[in-house]
Amino acid sequence: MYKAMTIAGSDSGGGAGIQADLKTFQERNVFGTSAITALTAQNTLGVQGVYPQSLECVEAQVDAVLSDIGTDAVKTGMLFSASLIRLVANKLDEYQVNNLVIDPVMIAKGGAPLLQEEAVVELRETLLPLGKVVTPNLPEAGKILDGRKIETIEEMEQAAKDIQAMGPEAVVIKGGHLGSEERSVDVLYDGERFFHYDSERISTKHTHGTGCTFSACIAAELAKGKNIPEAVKIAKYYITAAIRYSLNVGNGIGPTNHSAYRLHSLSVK
Ligand SMILES: Nc1ncnc2c1ncn2[C@@H]1O[C@H](COP(=O)(O)OP(=O)(O)O)[C@@H](O)[C@H]1O
Ligand SMILES: Cc1ncc(COP(=O)(O)OP(=O)(O)O)c(N)n1
Repeated sequence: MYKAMTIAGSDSGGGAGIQADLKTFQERNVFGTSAITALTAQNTLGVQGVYPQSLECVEAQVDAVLSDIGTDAVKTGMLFSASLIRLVANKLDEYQVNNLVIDPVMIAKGGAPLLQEEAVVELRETLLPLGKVVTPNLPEAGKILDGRKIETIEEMEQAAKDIQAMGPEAVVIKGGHLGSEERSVDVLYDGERFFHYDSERISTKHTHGTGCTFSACIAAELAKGKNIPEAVKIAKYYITAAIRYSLNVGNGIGPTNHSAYRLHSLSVK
């Protein structure tokens, strides 16, 4: 059984964070483990509270998992502070994790900050160079690039290239926040080539946890031995199905449907 670990925040509402990651790992047939960096009191209406865990607590979780079970890939999500980022980077280095997917989570859809402003420098300088794949959305890529505006596919390509130059092997800029009414395009740069992953833009408000689910799927596929362009291709199909059949639970922005790909017998074309 291949294994994947998520180091991220808990979403009590079940649509994003650790919960989305573990559901995705299960659906992609890898054994999922976790280390929780912060608890959030969260639902479809937004984030009501953020409770970061101590360095000691996060370190103990990572050590417990990696010293015994091990892993074929790690995905990081909400890391909240510069000190947690430093700790996680040290641990990934200590356990020589190769397949690291970094989702540089900064702000929840409702606007709640999930990363302290001053931690962006630590993210850029300490964590990004360790990544196999980094998956920023447009605002996150803009922040990593010191406030740059990214509004076109050409600007996404340049941003992917500039972030890749900071050290990770590859960068996928996610296009969920792009202005287009019709298509949702993600751009991968692997240091040599650009790949575009294009899907229809699904008209739904229930998109809570899209970024977490997408990056967790990439980690699961890398764990199984897929190369980066293949892993991103599968993740794009998986998230598109999850959004197409997203769930109207709660009174706000509902979660994606992690079982959609399997329940509707979809496959990668
Ligand atoms: N309405 C939509 N229709 C189809 N795909 C979407 C839609 N919204 C987001 N996506 C896809 O979901 C994935 C996550 O993107 P995005 O929503 O930008 O991330 P985040 O949740 O980090 O903001 C990407 O593959 C993106 O193209
Ligand atoms: C605990 C936690 N982690 C990450 C997020 C952000 O998830 P994302 O997939 O970007 O989804 P939205 O918040 O944009 O819906 C989160 N909300 N909570």
